[in-house]
Amino acid sequence: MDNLKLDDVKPLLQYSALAVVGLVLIRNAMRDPKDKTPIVGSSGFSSYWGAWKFIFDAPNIIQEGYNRYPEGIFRVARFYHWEYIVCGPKLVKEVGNTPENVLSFGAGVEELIGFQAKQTMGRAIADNPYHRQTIRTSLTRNLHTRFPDVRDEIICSFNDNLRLQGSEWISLPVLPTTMSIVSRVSNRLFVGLPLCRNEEYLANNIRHTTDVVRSGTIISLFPEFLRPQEKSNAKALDFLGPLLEERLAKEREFGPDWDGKPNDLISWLLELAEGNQRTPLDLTLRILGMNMVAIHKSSIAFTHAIFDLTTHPEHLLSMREEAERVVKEEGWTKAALNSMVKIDSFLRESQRLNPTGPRTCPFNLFVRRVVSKDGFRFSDGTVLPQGAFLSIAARPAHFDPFYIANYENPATFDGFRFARERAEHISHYDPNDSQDNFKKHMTSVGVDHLPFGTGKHACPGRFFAATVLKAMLAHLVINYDVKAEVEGVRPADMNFGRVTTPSATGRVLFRKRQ
Ligand code: HEM
Repeated sequence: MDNLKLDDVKPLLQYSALAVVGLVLIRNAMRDPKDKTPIVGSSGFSSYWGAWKFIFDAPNIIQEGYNRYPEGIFRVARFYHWEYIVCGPKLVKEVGNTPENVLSFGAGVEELIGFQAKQTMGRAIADNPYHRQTIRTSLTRNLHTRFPDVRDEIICSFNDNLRLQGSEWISLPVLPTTMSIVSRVSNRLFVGLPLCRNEEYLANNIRHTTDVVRSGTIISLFPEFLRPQEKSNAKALDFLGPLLEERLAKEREFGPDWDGKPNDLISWLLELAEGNQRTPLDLTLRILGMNMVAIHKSSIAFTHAIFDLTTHPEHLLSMREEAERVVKEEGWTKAALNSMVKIDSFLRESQRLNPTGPRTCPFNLFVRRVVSKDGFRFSDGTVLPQGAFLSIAARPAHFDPFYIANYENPATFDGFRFARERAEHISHYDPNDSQDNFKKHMTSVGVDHLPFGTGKHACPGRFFAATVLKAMLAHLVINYDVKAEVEGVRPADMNFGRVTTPSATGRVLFRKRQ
């Protein structure tokens, strides 16, 4: 019995001893007297305290640094390294435009949030993420053709999730409801009917995503050698395996262009997959990966939009009027969404004030790791050594009246500010100038608007996300009334380290439109 107890605690003692040695070594390595980059928060030994504070107060710490160095670089202590925060349009552009072999997006994401791609998805998939190409190519190209399915799934999933009767108001938690709808709509394009409506399959995708986000955040508190291994989610194979077997068999029997081949993610993947990639397991992990990048942030963005709508309800009737008019004139098409300028503006403004990307997104943070052996030199002379982590102060930039010179009252939610700017632009539009395009659509990226990142890694899924979110918002305002549980009160965001999400339990009231 005594022996058993000793055996029980042995691994814990070994881990603790290793942790202490690791922390001492890492701390020593962190003391680099040559590094003159200013520190915000605590330094020296008390930087442990700074790293701890960062977990609960990152937005304020970054804002403080931004106020002091609005066009420079500062660093904050994390438990095992410094993180360099880049501010100002000039330097942000340099980060966005620098190639992967110098400032690596992949290495930054993998390490900083503890998302060990090789453990979660398998090394083969992390090394050759060809499935991501399908976002830029097939998925985006097929948005027009597949729009009727997007629309159909939006109608059905709103009905099934809201379950409204008569004129009754019901209170629903927004984030889980939104996640369920976005997940169904995305999977209608990924795997089609009936699997996209299978609740267990969808719940498994969502669970996988939230587990990875949660564990990624917690895992990053441990030094690398103590991090628990993420297990691949084998359950997804139970759902997808038979469907994938069937599709592979059809290709073997009738060739790649068989009659009746569905126009979905599975076909788009099979167009690119080679050798071992043409197995149910490999394909399943890629579909799971697509679910992770597609669902989480779109759901967060829509949740913020609903909270903004219920906090600023004066926007509802104008958007309803616009959506009804456009649908009457053009029908429910992808092209008709282009005419919904108020809805586009509202979503862009909601993202401006609640950027889910750069400081908050689970896998697609605007983070980089310096991988070139010579380090990276910014134009202001700051040199970051190989191995350094950096990210962008996006949220402060979105609020800065000097950075974004033409924002009036940048801290105020003004849902139609971009619709007004678009009308202004049209009134001065020069049809002979090919450069004279309006650059503030929901999907437009730039150093002044960072929710989808900017530069080489700007989000390739943003056209899909915008199509789904605009169609969902138009459907919501046409068919439902919505209001805050307590008038004027927006459920508070949650902060944990670099992850900020809208309240997971925040509710609003819905009823059928009266
Ligand atoms: C509102 C929803 C979304 C937001 C706010 C968002 C935001 C972002 C951001 C900030 C980045 C990183 C940019 C950088 O570091 O420079 C990113 C990258 C990425 N996003 Fe999104 N995203 C959204 C939806 C989607 C969807 C629906 C998909 C897939 C269908 C997707 C796929 C990706 C991929 C694959 C990358 C990595 C790009 C690369 O490796 O170069 N995203 N996203």
